[in-house]
Amino acid sequence: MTTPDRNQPDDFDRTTEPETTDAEVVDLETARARRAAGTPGEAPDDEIEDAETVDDAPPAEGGPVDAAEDIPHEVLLRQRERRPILAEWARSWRGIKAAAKHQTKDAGYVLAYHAVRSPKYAAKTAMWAPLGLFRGIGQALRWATAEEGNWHLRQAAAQRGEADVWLKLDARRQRQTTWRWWVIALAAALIVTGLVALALGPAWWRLLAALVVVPFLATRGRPADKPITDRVSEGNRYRKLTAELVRRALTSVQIGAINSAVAKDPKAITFPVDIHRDGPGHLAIVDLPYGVEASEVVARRGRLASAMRLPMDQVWPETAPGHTGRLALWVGYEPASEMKQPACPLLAEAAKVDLFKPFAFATTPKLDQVMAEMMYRNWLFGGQPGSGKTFALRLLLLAASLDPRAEIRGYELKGVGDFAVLEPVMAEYGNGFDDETLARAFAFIEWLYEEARRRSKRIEHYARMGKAPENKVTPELASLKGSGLHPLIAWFDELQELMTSKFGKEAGEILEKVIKLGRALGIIIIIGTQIPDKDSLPTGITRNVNSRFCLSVADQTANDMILGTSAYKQGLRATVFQPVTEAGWGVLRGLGKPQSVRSFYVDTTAAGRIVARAVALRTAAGNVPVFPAERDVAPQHHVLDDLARVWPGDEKSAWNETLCAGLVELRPDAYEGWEAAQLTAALKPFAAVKVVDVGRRVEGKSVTRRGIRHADLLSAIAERDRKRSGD
Ligand SMILES: Nc1ncnc2c1ncn2[C@@H]1O[C@H](COP(=O)(O)OP(=O)(O)OP(=O)(O)O)[C@@H](O)[C@H]1O
Repeated sequence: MTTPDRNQPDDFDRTTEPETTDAEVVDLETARARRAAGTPGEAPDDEIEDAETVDDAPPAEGGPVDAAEDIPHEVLLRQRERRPILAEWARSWRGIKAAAKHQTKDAGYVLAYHAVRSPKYAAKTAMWAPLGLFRGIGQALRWATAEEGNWHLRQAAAQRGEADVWLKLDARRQRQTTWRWWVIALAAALIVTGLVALALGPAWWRLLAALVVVPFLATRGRPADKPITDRVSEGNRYRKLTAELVRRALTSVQIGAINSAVAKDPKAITFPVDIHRDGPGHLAIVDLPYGVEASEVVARRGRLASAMRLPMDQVWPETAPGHTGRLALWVGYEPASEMKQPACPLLAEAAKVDLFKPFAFATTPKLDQVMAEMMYRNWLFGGQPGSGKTFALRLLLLAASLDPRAEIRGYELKGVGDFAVLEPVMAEYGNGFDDETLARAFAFIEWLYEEARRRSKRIEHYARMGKAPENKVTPELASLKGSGLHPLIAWFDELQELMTSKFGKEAGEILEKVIKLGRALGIIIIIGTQIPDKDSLPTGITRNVNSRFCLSVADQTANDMILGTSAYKQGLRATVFQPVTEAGWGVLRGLGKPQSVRSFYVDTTAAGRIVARAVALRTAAGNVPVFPAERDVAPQHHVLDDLARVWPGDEKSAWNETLCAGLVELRPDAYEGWEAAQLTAALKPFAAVKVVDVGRRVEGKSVTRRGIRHADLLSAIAERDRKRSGD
């Protein structure tokens, strides 16, 4: 053997190379004694192991890796889940009511079902009852003769020629038959007495007896495969959740890891808590096989429903707290689409909202109320057309309208007027996707930024006075008249219209700043969008929103854009909802545990009623927003609006002269005889509009005249609107 040169560096791991040592003489007795003593820390001497020394006793099982005592007592106490004294369904009014309602509904249904078929049942009963009577008499007589069983035994004894056995059997039969005939006689006597009593008694006795006896006889007389009553259900509308059903469903969702784990160990799916009633349905908490995440099952809601033979909106898998492999599978008594959502609490006559406190916003599949909050929050609503995002967003505004302190301003950039019903309580409202509305929406965002700056100064002032201990708006400051720190709700529906317009980039940047700054200052930004890609909704905005409601979306990208990165992977999947049929359903994130909820449905008529109450509350508080005059009195007009109306096409600036011609054409009675100078004078009060020199090429020559810029005009309109609304 050549010895490697130790001075040469190399990668060879010398520790594994067996060293050549001189042979050592081992005293076997000593070595065995040493091993038996099991000196701790001493490695077994492998080299000296031979057939004699190998211990072939079965290996002893190791003790528990983590002795339970290693875990602190208080942690153990916290982990010990005590079973509730009362069943889940009996622990809340909601549960009791749901159980009672379910049972009553079922009973009512069964009753009605059979009532309709009662003539058929009566005919069947009349047919089978006489047969039952004869069959009954025959059975009684056969019983009295005590031949059943005995006859065959006697025959067998006769065939074997065992006369004494035959005689014994017959003697036994005779003994039995004697007392049985007595019983029959007694029963016959009782029946005759009964019949006489019935014949002599009042008619209702006979009726009652017939009602009891005839159906009884009919059941004795009917063939085994022909029941008198029809089956009420086919049994696949509601399946009581059983461990077997859950196991079968989970092994049918095509998750390889579940199937292979169950193939190896049928108990790989376990239930840490018994399956129990929970609201109008049953809840199974399931521990999936090792390594399978509950979110993988949540994503296969459709397959799960198919495996259970139930409509999809009856099956609600969710990730459960504890660990990632724990699934909470709730199966309703009926599909959510057939469960009547309770009326929105905001519709109640006395409903009032304090924006500093939670208010009812949605319901879970179990019809539990889910509360939402607005202060110190920004909201993002996303979903494809028909998912119900406009309605959900409007619901927040309706809630805000019931807090008279709240100032509501916003833009609906779709232009259909879904929010027009809120106009009486809004200080600013724009509707449309034309350039003018987009420009106003942009100017509004700029104003919001300024407002945030103003508010931060005010907060600083109040903080110095000790009135803003956390340097943010408090309920007291919000209520303090003149503090300028009341809740300001700024909303934008279909924001993608603005973000993809020429104002988009700048608007996105400013809005991001407002979102970051505004939370503590009482500025609440609410955004609704249909296309949540990064051009339509800058990531800077999505990142800074803390409350999200993702309604039906088409794909994972849209889902994660609204609910946040990895939401889809974590099992928060709004892709499972169908637009239109499941309108209003979505995943709510940011308010406690993320969950699937359905926003309360308030149609436009009902919304009108809420707004009327909001107006009354605001009138009492002296806080009704002041509206631009033209909204109150239709025929009134304003020179700024008229200028916007007659503005020549896409021109960035226009001569006064041209504009005057347009004005005269629009309203001859009001503008007849106007010249450039008159327009300049009329525009004086509006600081934002500056009359400047505007150059034009006319017939090849450059001509300069007095005129105004379009951008200035739009800013002046926005500024005026805000002033009018009493800001
Ligand atoms: N919570 C709800 N419960 C039941 N139905 C609802 C709910 N919300 C909305 N809907 C129904 O869904 C329809 C569509 O709602 P909505 O207009 O809010 O959708 P959208 O997502 O804004 O669609 P689009 O982008 O086309 O406007 C509504 O007309 C309404 O009938």
